[in-house]
Amino acid sequence: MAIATQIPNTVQYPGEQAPICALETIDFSRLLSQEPEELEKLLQCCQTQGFFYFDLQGLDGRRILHDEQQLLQVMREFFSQTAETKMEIGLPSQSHGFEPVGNHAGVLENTKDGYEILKVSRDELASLSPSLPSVLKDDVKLFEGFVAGANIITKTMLACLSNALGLRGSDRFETFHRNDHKSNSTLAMFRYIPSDLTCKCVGHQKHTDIGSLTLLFSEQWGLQVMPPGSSSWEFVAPRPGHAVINVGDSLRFASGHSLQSCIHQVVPMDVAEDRYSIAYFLRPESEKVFKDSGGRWVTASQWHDEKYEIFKQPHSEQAANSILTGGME
Ligand SMILES: O=C(O)CCC(=O)C(=O)O
Ligand SMILES: [Fe+2]
Repeated sequence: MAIATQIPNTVQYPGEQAPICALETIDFSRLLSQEPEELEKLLQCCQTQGFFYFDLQGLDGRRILHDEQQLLQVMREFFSQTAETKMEIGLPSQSHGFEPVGNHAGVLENTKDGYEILKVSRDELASLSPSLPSVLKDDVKLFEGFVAGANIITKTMLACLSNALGLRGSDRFETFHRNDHKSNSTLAMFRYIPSDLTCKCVGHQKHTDIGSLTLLFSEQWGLQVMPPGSSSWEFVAPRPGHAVINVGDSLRFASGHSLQSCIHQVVPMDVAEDRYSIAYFLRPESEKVFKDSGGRWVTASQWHDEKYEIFKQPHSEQAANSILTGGME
């Protein structure tokens, strides 16, 4: 596959030249008109690497890039509050609320994660009186715009994948992502604290994503992928005007394991800087049933809840089953 010419092959990472991943680029405008060549390219990406750049520079994509900038400002303000104020929000569910640093395993053995996270559930936002922390009430239109935009993008992608695979009727991926059915879809806003690899709380542990598709924005380095079949890490270079999209476990399972859910993690790149990222996690209807990496029939919500339990375990416990990396290792 061709790599975008402006991205180099390696990047300076403390003490070494680390490889940069050659990811394909998919164009949102072309997907919107179901252009056959773009659909084929999308399918190829999802069946091989499970990760790709998503070009949002056309007119239809630029609005979410604009919202991303506004969201980053809101995030900076939000995360700069005292720990006590942020903790008051609580975590009513795994898809809604605030989580401090250190709730999950970290990127290295015997470490905890190095990020704090604010999540806004799509179902909560869709309800007529969303329960949002007061500091966010003023920005409800921004959250609505972003989540609606991310939903339109990821649902378009589902329709494109269904078309590319020739799926019909109830086999189509959209049929188990209906908007009026309960799901764990959520907007997740991350702040990684400044750290290096000697810190107790650092980065984001290796994993595959729980849900169907992840739409990820970050202007900063740190994200690494381990392409299927490989055993080494490659950096994903941030690219202006682009998001990164990846397939999650649920869509992989629902596709009969033909789509790939690539393993990834986040490492500290600039030890003096905090890092912001924004992810929209499109997840299936909670009652959707599929066969997981261990061959069990599970519901989407069961897989979601079990995976969150695994994220919290120490690395030694995580190794005992295939849940953390969805059977991709
Ligand atoms: O922060 C990032 O860039 C990636 C986060 C991530 O992989 C996740 O939350 O699933
Ligand atoms: Fe992830």
